[in-house]
Amino acid sequence: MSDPIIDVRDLYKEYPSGTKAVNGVTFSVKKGEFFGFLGPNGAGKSTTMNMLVNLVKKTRGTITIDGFQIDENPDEVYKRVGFAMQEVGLDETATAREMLQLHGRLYHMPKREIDEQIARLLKLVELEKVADRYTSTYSGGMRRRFDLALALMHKPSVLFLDEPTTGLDPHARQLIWSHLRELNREGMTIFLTTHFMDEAEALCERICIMDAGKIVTEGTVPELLEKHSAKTLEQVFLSTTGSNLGNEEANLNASDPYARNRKS
Ligand SMILES: Nc1ncnc2c1ncn2[C@@H]1O[C@H](COP(=O)(O)OP(=O)(O)OP(=O)(O)O)[C@@H](O)[C@H]1O
Repeated sequence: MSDPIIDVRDLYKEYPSGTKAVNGVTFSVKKGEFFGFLGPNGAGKSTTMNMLVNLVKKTRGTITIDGFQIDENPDEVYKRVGFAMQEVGLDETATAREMLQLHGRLYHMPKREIDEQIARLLKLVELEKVADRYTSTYSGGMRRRFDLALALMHKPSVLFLDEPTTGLDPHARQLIWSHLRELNREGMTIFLTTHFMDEAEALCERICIMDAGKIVTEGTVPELLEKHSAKTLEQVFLSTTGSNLGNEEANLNASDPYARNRKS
């Protein structure tokens, strides 16, 4: 593959609970590509993504972002990646502008650049009028747009998004889609997980499907339809995944020592 910006080789994650969430995953993403990462609940998508941005420590394998290995040059990787993940808590007692300023300072951006970038991002995600309100007062759609602005603050070259439109109404979803298309047109590599097949089809140039910690298929939508003799992406998804159904609860119990007691 020419110019991979994300290169993942033989990646594994076993949580201390014993759950083997990722079991030998290898893939690459090209510079400027809009890449979709699909899979059923518990497939290991978030775990993989969290390892790619160093929020979760890998058990083994190699992760290279823009030529830098995550173990050897974590700071170079941090500079290049922006992410909006599930369950990343917002500070409820700060305004959007304050949080963007803090993020810029953490990345050692000069004050002038911080101010310019904040103005640009607030316009992009259409939050200019509410920038000085506490983010705790935001609706779900405003919050997702703010998450996106925060992820973009330090001008990353790769953007990781974990289910960015879950829980949004169709207007808010369209708004996020158009922002993402715009960013991708400007050259940003986007790595996205979603449970919406229409979203994957509408946005992603290439799609990788994961099931039970492994990659089960990958390709462009037309390639996937042909490879799996399917008419829709949903058919491809249903025919390639589901091997782990029923194991989710067992894994949850393994990772939550109280679950067993609650049940008994
Ligand atoms: N912190 C953790 N400790 C222990 N097990 C975990 C932890 N996080 C996730 N798991 C388990 O790892 C497996 C993969 O979970 P992960 O969240 O990566 O899947 P996913 O594909 O992102 O699912 P979803 O689509 O529901 O978000 C699941 O069995 C899950 O219960």
